[in-house]
Amino acid sequence: MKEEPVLEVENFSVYFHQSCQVIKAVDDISFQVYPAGVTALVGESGCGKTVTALSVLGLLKAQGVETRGAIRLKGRNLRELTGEELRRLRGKQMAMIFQDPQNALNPVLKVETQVMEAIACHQRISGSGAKEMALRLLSRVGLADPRRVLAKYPFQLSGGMCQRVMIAIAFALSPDLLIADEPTTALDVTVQAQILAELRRLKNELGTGIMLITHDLGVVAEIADLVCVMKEGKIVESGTVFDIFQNPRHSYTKKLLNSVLPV
Ligand SMILES: Nc1ncnc2c1ncn2[C@@H]1O[C@H](COP(=O)(O)OP(=O)(O)OP(=O)(O)O)[C@@H](O)[C@H]1O
Repeated sequence: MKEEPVLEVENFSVYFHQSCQVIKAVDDISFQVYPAGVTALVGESGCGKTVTALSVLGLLKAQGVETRGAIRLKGRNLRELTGEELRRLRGKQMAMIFQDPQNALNPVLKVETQVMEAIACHQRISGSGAKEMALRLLSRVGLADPRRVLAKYPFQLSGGMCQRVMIAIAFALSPDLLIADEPTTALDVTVQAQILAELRRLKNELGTGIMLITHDLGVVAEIADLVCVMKEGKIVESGTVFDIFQNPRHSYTKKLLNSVLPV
């Protein structure tokens, strides 16, 4: 029997109505993310990856925006929920990590305040209990001296350490879905590999499904199971990572692959 998807996006579109034109940012896309699986949305800048991610999170706010189709998280259509219901789901059932971890954290608050706030938002837990949990979360993402990290401001940490803190916050409540938007793009290559290994370990441990947004097919090969290739708002090709790399059918996919694979 086939496993139920954590996330199911079905015939989903986002159109921006402007005074003299309609921008079809996302145009009738469908894909699934499975528990402990990674589905990658790949494509060049402007193809609609971020608009899709923001729509899943219920954070797409713009004038003149029209959306169609369904986004289901564990069977619940997110498009039918109120803003308050969506807010409760974010952090608890779905979380996000971003490209630029140093800027995604609040620069004027110590790591301790930020991790504890994330815990307190969704869990009834006392001060000392929350601190214990914060220390556990930071060690779980491979930060060797969590007490020292908690006492720092983001600018006192490297990009890789900040991304580990973001991952600790994102996985704090074992979400069903993690949206990772270019999670390693801002990091150097050795740190990239460590962060991907950490994501792989955590999603396997906790059963979290990951929707990965990237333009980097190297990252896709490293961690994804399913791949959707996007161009101008549409999914032009999708399949397992093996199919897409071994037997690309669409000319755009071949072009993307040619740009990263040695000839
Ligand atoms: N608020 C908005 N109003 C009008 N058009 C928008 C808005 N937000 C995004 N777009 C357009 O939607 C399209 C998709 O943008 P999106 O940011 O999702 O691309 P992307 O694939 O994430 O690119 P990148 O990799 O550069 O982030 C682009 O043409 C963009 O200009």
